[in-house]
Amino acid sequence: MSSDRYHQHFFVSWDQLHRDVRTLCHQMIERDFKGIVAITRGGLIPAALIARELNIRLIDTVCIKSYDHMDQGGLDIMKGVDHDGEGWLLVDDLVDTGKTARAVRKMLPNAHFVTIYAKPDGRPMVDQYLTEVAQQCWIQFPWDMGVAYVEPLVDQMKR
Ligand SMILES: O=P(O)(O)OC[C@H]1O[C@H](OP(=O)(O)OP(=O)(O)O)[C@H](O)[C@@H]1O
Ligand code: HPA
Ligand SMILES: [Mg+2]
Repeated sequence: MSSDRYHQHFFVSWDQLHRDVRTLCHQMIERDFKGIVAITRGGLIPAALIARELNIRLIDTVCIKSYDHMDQGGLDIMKGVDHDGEGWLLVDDLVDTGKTARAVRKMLPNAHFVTIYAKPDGRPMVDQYLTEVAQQCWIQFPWDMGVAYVEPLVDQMKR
């Protein structure tokens, strides 16, 4: 599927991401997990932050690729785990169409599945998320961006 379906961008700074992850952790503070399964690569960063907040030391991965930048392709599952997820926290950065989440749910049906951001089509696939983002928005994560010079408005107007 091509990137034509994304008409807007939703920019997430490192600071915003960190605050969002901490807010999600507040909602899970009473829970006791055996460990975290992070869905690579996007789930790795929230997983590390969650692990710090909830003092979880055991972290495993499901390695899976679906997108080439903004273009969705077939699912390439490179690594799974050898349990059904019972007692584990399953973490991804976001759920969009829900295709990735559906495949991982099949592998780990009993895990508690969280994402930081969720779009409407994929939202039913996760147990918990923090922020809903419109389906037509591409979420720009801080690890995909850099700091760049911006020309003053008056100079931009001259051109
Ligand atoms: O709900 P979906 O439409 O399946 O999209 C969501 C998935 O897409 C992205 O991963 P991607 O395949 O781009 O790999 P990455 O995590 O390595 O960036 C994102 O991190 C989710 O895992
Ligand atoms: O909106 C998105 N942002 C970043 N990666 C993604 N992978 C699927 N959807 C998205
Ligand atoms: Mg991913």
